Amino acid sequence: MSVCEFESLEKSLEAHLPEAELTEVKRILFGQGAGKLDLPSGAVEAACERNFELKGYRFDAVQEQLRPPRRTRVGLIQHHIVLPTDAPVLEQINAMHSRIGEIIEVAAMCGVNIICFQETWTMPFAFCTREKDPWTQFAESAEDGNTTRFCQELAKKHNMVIISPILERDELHSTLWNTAVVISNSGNVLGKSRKNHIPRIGDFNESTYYMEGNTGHTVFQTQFGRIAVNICYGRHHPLNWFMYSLNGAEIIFNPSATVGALSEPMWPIEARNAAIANHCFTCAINRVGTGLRDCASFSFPQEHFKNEFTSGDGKKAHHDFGHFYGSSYVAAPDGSRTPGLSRTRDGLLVAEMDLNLNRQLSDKWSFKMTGRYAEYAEELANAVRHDFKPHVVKE
Ligand SMILES: NC(=O)NCCC(=O)O
Repeated sequence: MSVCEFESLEKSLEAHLPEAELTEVKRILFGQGAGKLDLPSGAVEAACERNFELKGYRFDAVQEQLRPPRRTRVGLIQHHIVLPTDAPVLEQINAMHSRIGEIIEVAAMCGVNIICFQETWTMPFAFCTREKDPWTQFAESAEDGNTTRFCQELAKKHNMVIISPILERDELHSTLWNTAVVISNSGNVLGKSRKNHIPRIGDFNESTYYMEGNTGHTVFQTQFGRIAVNICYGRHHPLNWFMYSLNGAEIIFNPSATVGALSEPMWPIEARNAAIANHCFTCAINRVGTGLRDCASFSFPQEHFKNEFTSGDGKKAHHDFGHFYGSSYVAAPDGSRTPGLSRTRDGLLVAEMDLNLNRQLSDKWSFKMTGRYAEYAEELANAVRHDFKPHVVKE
């Protein structure tokens, strides 16, 4: 079986484990928090017609005496590119808009309040090529670009907060960024969060295109909760999650683009651990698609690039990035998580969460009280100095 034929860990367990064992395995693997959320039959039918997976889960909290529940519904969308990578740029962007438009309609039927798309969702993940043209032509203004205007209409129409991660062009400063635009359910642009850790690994040659973001660890107050966006590679940095949490984030989204050979064993752990460590919800979203030749039977165009590129590892030049394995999921502060979406199909994951769970877990485990932040701050301030000497005692 090739990497792109294996649909999901969960499906495989369900197919092969006896019922009683499956329950135990799921309890240990996923925790007990995420129950099934019933979704309207119209939404289920539409998802089927439009050829994407639709899954619903809910995270409940204990009913408190002094606070009513604070339930909110988030939607995570993972998808393929729609046209081949050599189609005209505007056609590729417009095709992606149409695809998202039809998925978001279903999200609206499911009562989603906040939706997040995958990293640089309007384009192929072409940074592997190191070619500037035509890829930089996909860059748009975060404030009033084509894609932001498209999302503003959707946000108003569906009364939904939209997180739209794009390749941003800042005309004023002649710079490009990897940016998540946060659009309020009023349709106004609430702000933006720029990717603040740029990978230096494998074919992720993003440093050729843009720099580390300069928007700090902004948290956005929305009608449905305080949210933050930690884009892709930032998920490997526990302090990055922590800073968003210090600023009060209740849900941290992690729109990503990552491939199986590199990160798949880390994927289920990192965002989940961040939810536990920071007493908040986290939402990890990864694209699907591949340029691998043995997966060519897929019905969607794949992330295949006309010009060959090398990975700087002495191996043969190639035309593809590898397999983007989807598997988007939501994790809760009690360590539980939803199963992942498929590794191969477009999908919408809907998760209802009671945000009261964050404070309940904080009161239970007290990580924010037991963390020795003043000491860490002092030691860190020391450790980043050029004359720092590690404190190691030797015999
Ligand atoms: N998009 C991106 O930053 N990918 C880097 C690889 C990874 O973090 O898994």
